[in-house]
Amino acid sequence: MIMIDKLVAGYSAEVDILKGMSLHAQHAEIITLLGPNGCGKSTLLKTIAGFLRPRQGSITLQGEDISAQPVHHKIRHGGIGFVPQTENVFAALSVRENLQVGGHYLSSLQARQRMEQLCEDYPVLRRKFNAPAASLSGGERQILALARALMPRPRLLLLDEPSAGLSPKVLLEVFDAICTVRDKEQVTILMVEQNAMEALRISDRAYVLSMGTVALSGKAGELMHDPQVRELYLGGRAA
Ligand SMILES: Nc1ncnc2c1ncn2[C@@H]1O[C@H](COP(=O)(O)OP(=O)(O)OP(=O)(O)O)[C@@H](O)[C@H]1O
Repeated sequence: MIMIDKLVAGYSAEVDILKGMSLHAQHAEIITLLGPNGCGKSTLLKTIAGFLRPRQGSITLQGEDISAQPVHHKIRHGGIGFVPQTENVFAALSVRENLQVGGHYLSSLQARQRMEQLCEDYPVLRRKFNAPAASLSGGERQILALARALMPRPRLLLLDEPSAGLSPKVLLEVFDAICTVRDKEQVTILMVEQNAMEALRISDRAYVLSMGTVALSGKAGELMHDPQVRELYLGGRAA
């Protein structure tokens, strides 16, 4: 579905943050990206989304090389949705208006139908439809951010720490919503997470990144029980 091959990218010409990173994801898989602070997880998502242009390597989505496409092209034509870690909703706009922004490229009929469907799947959106996003709880905001990104029906959804700042209970609700997204939309999800154990529980596979490359990869269930992974990246906690 998506194939990332020996990707090299960075913010300045002198420094590579991604140093030949390779990974892949299949249709409707949930993949978690783990690793220590600063290893390049968010940079990888930003490069896939098109905010950074790879210096070397390639990003192929369903057989098409999308490495050089800019962000707006990837959202409008490329089937990529991106939910950044912060400022992922427009606080001053209502839930309805946030969804309309997400559906900017749709016809007004398509946008109305899509909003109706998403309100069906995520009832909180209907309950708060005319409320400003600023008035939503942290979990509700994350669900709105997900729904906004889903408006144009992406094939690949990039989520940067969807559980950041959420209580353990709300985190589980957001992870439930992510599973619903995968099941209903049949979208592939690449997710950066600090809550490693909880993220692995809903993931099919995971990659552990280190200093701009892939250090380890495998099925989520296996990585969850790998003593080295638990010690290095999961704080040695029991699964
Ligand atoms: N806009 C930027 N300009 C310059 N350097 C940046 C920028 N954003 C990130 N970096 C640098 O790139 C490196 C990787 O950052 P990145 O945010 O990808 O790490 P991360 O693995 O997502 O970390 P964290 O878990 O702390 O969010 C870091 O050294 C960081 O300082």
